[in-house]
Amino acid sequence: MSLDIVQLADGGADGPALVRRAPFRDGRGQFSRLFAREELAAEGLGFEIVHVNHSATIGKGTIRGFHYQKPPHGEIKLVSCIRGAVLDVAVDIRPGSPRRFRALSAELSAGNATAMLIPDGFAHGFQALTEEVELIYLHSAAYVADAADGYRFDDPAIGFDWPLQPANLSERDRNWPLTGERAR
Ligand SMILES: Cc1cn([C@H]2C[C@H](O)[C@@H](COP(=O)(O)OP(=O)(O)O[C@H]3O[C@H](C)C(=O)[C@H](O)[C@H]3O)O2)c(=O)[nH]c1=O
Repeated sequence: MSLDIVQLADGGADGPALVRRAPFRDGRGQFSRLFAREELAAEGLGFEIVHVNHSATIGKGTIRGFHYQKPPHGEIKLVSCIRGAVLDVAVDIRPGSPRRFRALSAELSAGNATAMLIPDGFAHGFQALTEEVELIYLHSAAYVADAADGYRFDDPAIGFDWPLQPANLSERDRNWPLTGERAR
């Protein structure tokens, strides 16, 4: 059982990657590996898991994000969808990056057994494509509430075109300052 790891095109060698699981299926159902540090390390993407989170979202069209933790609490995230389907999005927010504010996206679903690895320096968000979705997050750093920050889902500098009408955003996610309102 191994993971198929592919960098997202146009994301650069240090950009997001898709991690496809190879579920073992038999008459009882299926078994799949969510994480293999040595296999990710072989691709230069290995990390130590510090926190594991689970989020359950109701409402097709719901958007969570874009979130990241400010330095020095930046983190790598491996996001897996275990129920329903989401459009998962990683936004390059690295100062000086030639791809700054470029958003890369991929559909993650329980059916396609695909996770997205979001490197430090990228903000993360997703939109629910089904009425109910559940995600598992593997984080390389601990959650630090004071370091939590975000970009607005409709920030013109990012200009991401969500596939569904944005819905059900938290008060915080509706009110992140726009890029133009921030100190560079
Ligand atoms: C991430 C996190 C959150 N929390 C608390 C903070 C809030 O009181 C509550 C919900 O947090 P938040 O509103 O940030 O949850 P989401 O909007 O689903 O954000 C998550 O989804 C987006 C798309 C992400 O990429 C983030 O990693 C993650 O924060 O859990 C914790 O106690 N520990 C944690 O590690």
